[in-house]
Amino acid sequence: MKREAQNLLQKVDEKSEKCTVGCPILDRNLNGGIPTKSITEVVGESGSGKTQICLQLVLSAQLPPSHGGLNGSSLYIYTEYPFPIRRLKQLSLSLLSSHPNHLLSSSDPLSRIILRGISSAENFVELLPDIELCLRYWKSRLLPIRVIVVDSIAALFRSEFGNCCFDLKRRSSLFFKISGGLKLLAERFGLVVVVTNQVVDFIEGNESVRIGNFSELCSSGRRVCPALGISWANCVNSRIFLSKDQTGIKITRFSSLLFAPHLPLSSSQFVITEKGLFGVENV
Ligand SMILES: Nc1ncnc2c1ncn2[C@@H]1O[C@H](COP(=O)(O)OP(=O)(O)OP(=O)(O)O)[C@@H](O)[C@H]1O
Repeated sequence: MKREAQNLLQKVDEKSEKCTVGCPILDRNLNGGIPTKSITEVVGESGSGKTQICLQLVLSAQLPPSHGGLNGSSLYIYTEYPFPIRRLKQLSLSLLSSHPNHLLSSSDPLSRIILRGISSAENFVELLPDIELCLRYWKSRLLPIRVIVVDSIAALFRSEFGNCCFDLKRRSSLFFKISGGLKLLAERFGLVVVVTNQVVDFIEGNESVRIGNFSELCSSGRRVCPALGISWANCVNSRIFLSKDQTGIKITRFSSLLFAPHLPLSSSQFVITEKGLFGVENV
């Protein structure tokens, strides 16, 4: 019975459209890439590579489906300033050189990425109707928007919410408005939606925050857990954890799929270079 259910999920997954993250090894952990019509969270400590993976995704989305892309433009919502525009330009040059014949010729990949900064969770909720209009009417060189990135969701909830009952309720209500709005758009427009999240130190005895198959999460020698707690965890469909460990100047990085409705847990080592973020085989 369990096997039949698993087979069914696998069949549903095989049919769903995916977008490459620009690396075959990381795509393999995701069974082909990040799925459309759902919310995928990328969580990790500062400097773990969350923004790099998002930048690479919005560039790879412009590739044709034959090369793992969605032939799509993207909307990149950033909440921490300044936006890393120089790094995006550097990665776009790398994409142009690795796929000279697979992108729309004579046009800049950056022209197919809409950047929008926001400063509060309320601001984001107010923006949702405008995002829907943008998805309906914005076309750049005939590429519709197929990816929305929110980098980072945690930054919107960092300071102004306390631990009193009123604030916790307001926070959960905003989580559901944001994730509900994004899920609706993801379904309606066949979008990949990726949100980034930060980690906080794990507090002993706080076992209820554990979600997913890993018994514990570690990064830079610390035991950590995703920020925003269990109510936010229930708002996302899949969660990818990025971790790092530094010995001298050597940084070892891992990407782990913590949970997804259709996939088993998996892990890969990766590196970040000038050219982008790439998985490393058999280390
Ligand atoms: N051109 C480059 N060459 C090599 N490594 C780079 C380059 N640009 C960025 N990196 C690496 O990527 C890391 C930053 O990754 P990223 O900005 O994705 O972190 P993040 O997880 O989004 O952090 P934060 O939560 O602080 O935003 C840097 O610490 C650096 O190690």
